[in-house]
Amino acid sequence: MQIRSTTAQDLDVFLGTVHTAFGRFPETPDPDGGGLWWSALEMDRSLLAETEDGKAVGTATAYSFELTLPGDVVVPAAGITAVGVLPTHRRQGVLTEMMRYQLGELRERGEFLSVLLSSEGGIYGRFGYGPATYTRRMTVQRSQGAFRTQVRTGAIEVLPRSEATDVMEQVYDRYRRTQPGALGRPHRWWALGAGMPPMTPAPRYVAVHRDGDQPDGYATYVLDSGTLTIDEIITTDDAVFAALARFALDHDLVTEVVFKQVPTGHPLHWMFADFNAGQVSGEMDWLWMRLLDVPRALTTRGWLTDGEIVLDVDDPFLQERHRYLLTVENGMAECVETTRDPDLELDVRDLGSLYLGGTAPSTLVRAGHVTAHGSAAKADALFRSERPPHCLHWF
Ligand SMILES: CC(=O)SCCNC(=O)CCNC(=O)[C@H](O)C(C)(C)COP(=O)(O)OP(=O)(O)OC[C@H]1O[C@@H](n2cnc3c(N)ncnc32)[C@H](O)[C@@H]1OP(=O)(O)O
Repeated sequence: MQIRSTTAQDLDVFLGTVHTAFGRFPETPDPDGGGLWWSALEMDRSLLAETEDGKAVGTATAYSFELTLPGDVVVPAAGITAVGVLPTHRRQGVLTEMMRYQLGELRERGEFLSVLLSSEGGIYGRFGYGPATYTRRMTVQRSQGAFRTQVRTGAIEVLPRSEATDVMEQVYDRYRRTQPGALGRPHRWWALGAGMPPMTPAPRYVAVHRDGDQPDGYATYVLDSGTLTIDEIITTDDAVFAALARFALDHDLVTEVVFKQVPTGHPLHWMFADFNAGQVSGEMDWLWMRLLDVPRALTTRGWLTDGEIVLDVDDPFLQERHRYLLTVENGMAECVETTRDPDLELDVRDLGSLYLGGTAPSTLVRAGHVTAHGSAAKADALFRSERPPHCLHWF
């Protein structure tokens, strides 16, 4: 078996192989915004695994994304997807070889972070990826949806999805630059209707909130049999979030509102007069992180608290182990190799989970994955981000 990079000429073989591996997904982007990942494929960043006689049996690709780190730092990140192996060739190490090839290639390109959405939670930890952003659903019965929060509403206009793309792109771009864990949605993805919810073809509406002429938030939603389901509310302003949530909850002919993607710790829960009005379900991982260059990753993100910590980082898949002294002063970090005793010993997959600040080191210590020498409280304070990381991009 051999792994090789592809060119534009391999597109048909690539798509044929990936369709057979997944056994689902429609062929074309949905004009209502459903969107498909391969409508935006970068064929020079894709891989094929082939048998000795040249039959393609595996695929993987990477998108060139921008990712926001704590401290409003926007960096390039490789978005890994379309990872598939034909059902006839599974559990023979094809994925393992593709992952080895891909991580090597990303490093050769000078990339230091890669991210993915995992189809199943058991696949990617062994390759050094850890879940780093999380999301959950919140369901509110309209009869219980009174707010304690005072709502200051600007003007809200409802547009069909097809007429709202420019406004959404503008609002989303402002939002994602200050939201740790958010990915940029490149312009051509908007043009293709790719990368954002929904995955179903039901008609979508967009409620656009404006302060004067300036759009400062939107909610995309679908109404079906008394349930108003919100795919995403995008804004940088919590007051605008409250206004758009209120707009949904004040809808006639609606008995319940489902907020499909609410980050952990989001103030929505606290906006209701009755804390139990927001019923939470479906808590799950979203973005998985892989650090390809630990010192560069650690010195690039922003830090809220000064301090120093020694991390002993094991990378079993790439057979590397390094001990780093991380020193943070005025929000900037330095990271150098050290022989000092470690404060934390951890696998690179767990460092991926801590990296955006969505999981406290002490949680992984308590789960038995990370070893702390002394209290993990210092590490908790250090890794914290200004708000929980969240990602809404689908790829
Ligand atoms: C980012 C994304 O694109 S997510 C999409 C992933 N793709 C899919 O879900 C499509 C359907 N599934 C597939 O195509 C394949 O089953 C893949 C890609 C998940 C795995 O490919 P394979 O070539 O079978 O994996 P490979 O043989 O290298 O397995 C490596 C190890 O991972 C384990 N593994 C593989 N798939 C899974 C899984 N779904 N769940 C748990 N463990 C798994 C194997 O058991 C093996 O473990 P071992 O090293 O202890 O023996």
